[in-house]
Amino acid sequence: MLAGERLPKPPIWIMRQAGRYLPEYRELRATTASFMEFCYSPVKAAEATLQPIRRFGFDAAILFSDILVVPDALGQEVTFAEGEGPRLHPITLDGGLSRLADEIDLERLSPVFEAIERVRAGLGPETTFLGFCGAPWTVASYMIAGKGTPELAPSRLLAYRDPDFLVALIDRLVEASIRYLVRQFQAGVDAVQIFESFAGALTASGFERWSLQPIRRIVDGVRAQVPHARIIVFTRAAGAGHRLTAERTGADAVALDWAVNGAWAAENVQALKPVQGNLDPLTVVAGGQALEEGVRDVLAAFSSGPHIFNLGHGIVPETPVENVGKLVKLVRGETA
Ligand SMILES: Cc1c2[nH]c(c1CCC(=O)O)Cc1[nH]c(c(CCC(=O)O)c1C)Cc1[nH]c(c(CCC(=O)O)c1C)Cc1[nH]c(c(C)c1CCC(=O)O)C2
Repeated sequence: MLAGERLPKPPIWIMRQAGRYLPEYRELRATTASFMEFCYSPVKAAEATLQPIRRFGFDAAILFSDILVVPDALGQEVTFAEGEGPRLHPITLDGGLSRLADEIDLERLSPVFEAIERVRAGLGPETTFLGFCGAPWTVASYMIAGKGTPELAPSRLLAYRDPDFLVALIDRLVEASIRYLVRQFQAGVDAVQIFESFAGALTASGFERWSLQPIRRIVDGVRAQVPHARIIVFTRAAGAGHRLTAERTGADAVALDWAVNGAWAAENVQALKPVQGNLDPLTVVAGGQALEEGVRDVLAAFSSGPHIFNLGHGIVPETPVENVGKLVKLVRGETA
């Protein structure tokens, strides 16, 4: 599929498919107090990766981990406050970049690679195995603000006030991401997705400089070592920028958020690269007619070219599990 052919039924997987909407995940998660510790537990991370495959038979498994293991392995410790999301000591304080290691500590991430090996061993050949990392702008935004912020004011301001600092931080993240993704391929993933969750916060020129160019460098850097590496790029909320993602990043496929107009995307993105997406995750919470219509519209919009079915962003924890089963059946044309 990532080679660009159209399949009779689109393959389907779901962003955040391993997560809190699944009772078996919540049960497993409850055995470890800290989220980062859970990410660094190979047996548990591998099990969380496989749970949604067993239950729904998705066409792809995505490694259970988090984009913030990269700052953690660069020496900026990451913790998760219960119900509040990630917390980091902002990188702009106390010594700035000198607090970061020059190179990512892949040794610290060895539990992640062990989880990959375990998943690989437990996954049938019919299921594609995806690794991932965050794109530099998104990861840098957490490193700068120290937490999630509504409009990314801290990193956007830094880009204006001290662009040299941001250049240096993004350079560090480009190199770290290349090494991290190459190691994921060596451990056994078939393809990777780069998550630029905060593409939508950038101006047009900011998008070029802080998102498209660093992603391009990662794609080229990974392919220099893994020539056939398949890479999906998700520049969330990029609007018309999705076309640039297809043109400029070197991605094999472009993931679309739910706000993208399907007809526009078919003509401007899918004509260039296979697309992935873009059902509104809340249709799966609502179920019923909203889900049926949503699936029908997404299938119709992308019926004339290569398409991987997915949501337009991660599945939300409140999603009824049975609606996910219905979604899979609807996409596969089985009676729900
Ligand atoms: C921005 C971002 C993060 N992490 C990620 C992104 C990019 C994708 C996106 O935009 O959603 C990526 C991610 N995070 C997680 C995965 C696992 C694989 C999958 O199933 O997709 C992936 C691919 C697990 C997770 N990562 C997190 C959870 C929930 C915590 C838990 O289960 O205890 C999971 C399952 C925690 C996390 N991790 C992050 C935040 C902001 C949070 C807190 C949000 C919340 O609590 O709902 C950072």
